[in-house]
Amino acid sequence: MIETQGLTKRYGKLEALKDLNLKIEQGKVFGFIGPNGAGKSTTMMILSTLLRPSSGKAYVGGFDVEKNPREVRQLIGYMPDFFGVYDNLKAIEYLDFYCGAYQIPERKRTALIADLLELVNLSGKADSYVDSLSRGMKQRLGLARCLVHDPKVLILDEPASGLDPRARIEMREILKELRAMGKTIIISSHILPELAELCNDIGVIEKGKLIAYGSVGDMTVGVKGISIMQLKVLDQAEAAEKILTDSPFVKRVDNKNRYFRFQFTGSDVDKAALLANLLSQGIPVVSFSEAKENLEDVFLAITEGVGS
Ligand SMILES: Nc1ncnc2c1ncn2[C@@H]1O[C@H](COP(=O)(O)OP(=O)(O)OP(=O)(O)O)[C@@H](O)[C@H]1O
Repeated sequence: MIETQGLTKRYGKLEALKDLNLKIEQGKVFGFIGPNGAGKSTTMMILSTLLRPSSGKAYVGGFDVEKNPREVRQLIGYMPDFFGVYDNLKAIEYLDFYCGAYQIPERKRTALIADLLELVNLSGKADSYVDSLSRGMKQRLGLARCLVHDPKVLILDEPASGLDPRARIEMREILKELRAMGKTIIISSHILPELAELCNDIGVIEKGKLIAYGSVGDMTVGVKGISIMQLKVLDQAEAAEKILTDSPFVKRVDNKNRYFRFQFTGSDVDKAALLANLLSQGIPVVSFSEAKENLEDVFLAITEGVGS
């Protein structure tokens, strides 16, 4: 449904996107992860026909974004990372404005707008002024706005940015509904663990280059032979931390109140040796086990040494 081939974008001397090759099949959710300035918005704007690539190709639904922008726009709903909401418009009027932009016949609009408001949990706010809505509500209204023409593909640039945890969960639940409706979704985020639940595949981009790409499962298994371990001790946390940081196989020790989480690069034999070392030095170990990696671990492991 979405494909890029050698996609490259230069802003003057800066290569914001370098030879990006992506393939996202119909009905799949693709998570685009990367630090600020990595090239996520640039990619999404090219796919949305708002920016021309310097070289390479991008296709949506088989249409070339440069040669057939009209067809592409019919297929996509694009939610930018920042968008304005007009003052002095009620939520319902705001959506009606976008229905007009997409030439939705007037007789269909009332039912459509009611459905969209329900989908994004804003039915009770239909007559509220847009600028009076909370940030989370505005984001959800922004999502409703890009659904007016029932696009098959959603391109969502950090739809959860700036939202509090509750608002993020609400946004995620709505995205799950859209996924269940069979939409193909490309979504960028800094909120890494939340993408794991939502996405089939993820791509990690840094400085314009795709540095990892595949299913969440594949990545967590294969990342540089790293596993994520957790250790809980009864006390002597400081001594335990020293043993961990002295080990050549241990990286990125995170210590929260006698509970450690760390990357481990050694084999099972090395793991057993580390546990034996902890015990032999009298550390009261409550538990020592492999943790289920989350996307954040994967992201940190993959981008190790790549970033600035
Ligand atoms: N119009 C522009 N002119 C010059 N440089 C630009 C322009 N737009 C983006 N850039 C640069 O291109 C690079 C990629 O930017 P982009 O916005 O695609 O990153 P991003 O991954 O979306 O970051 P963020 O998470 O901060 O939105 C950055 O170095 C950025 O400063």
